[in-house]
Amino acid sequence: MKELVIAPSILSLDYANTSEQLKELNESNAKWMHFDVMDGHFVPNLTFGPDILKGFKKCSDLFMDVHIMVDNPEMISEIFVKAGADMVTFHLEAVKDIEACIALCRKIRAAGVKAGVSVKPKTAVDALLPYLSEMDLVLVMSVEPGFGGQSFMEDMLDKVRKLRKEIEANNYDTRIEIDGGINAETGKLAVEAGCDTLVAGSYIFKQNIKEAVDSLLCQK
Ligand SMILES: O=C(CO)[C@@H](O)[C@H](O)COP(=O)(O)O
Repeated sequence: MKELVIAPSILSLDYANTSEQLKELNESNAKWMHFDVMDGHFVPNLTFGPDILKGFKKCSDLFMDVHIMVDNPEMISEIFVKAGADMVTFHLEAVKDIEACIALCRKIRAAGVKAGVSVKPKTAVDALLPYLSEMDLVLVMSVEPGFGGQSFMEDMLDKVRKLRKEIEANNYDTRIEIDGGINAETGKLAVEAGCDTLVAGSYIFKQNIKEAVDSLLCQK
């Protein structure tokens, strides 16, 4: 399994104290920053545009893990590729079919950016299994996407186990990320099930950021 990576979700950052929180984040052992893009249609919330990503990139060297929760991922992925995303993860539910999903992964990769595919809690991962070599990451949502601070859905770990089995059997390079309700306890369960990338929002930004990140990193 790959090295465990923690991706703090800046959806939960305290925007009244942005520079202090960013400084703490940069000094922590987190290697990625999880940047949630929401369009008010695919999910019932609105968040950040490309200029905000450009701003964060000026204040941090963290790997920019951009998760687009939008209806038109073909168009929006291009905008975030241009804005400097290191990874763009879009939703399987937002593309027409698996062929369109693979085509978009190829387009993102051709631009020199890593490509991820995410599934909502009610979507199975089975359709992705034959195509995992086309993806740098699969993101299993362990809450309904849209808001931070929800409770972890433990039954999502079956999807993680299925993905891990397929990745190991074929020696794929694909990461498994989980997002929603992650804390020290649920993070441990997720790593045991086969995740190598943990997104956490409220758990990290509601306490000392470095200590919270370190507590997630000792899950092995
Ligand atoms: O994408 C989302 C929510 O849709 C997440 O990235 C949240 O930001 C995670 O927040 P917590 O559940 O960790 O508070």
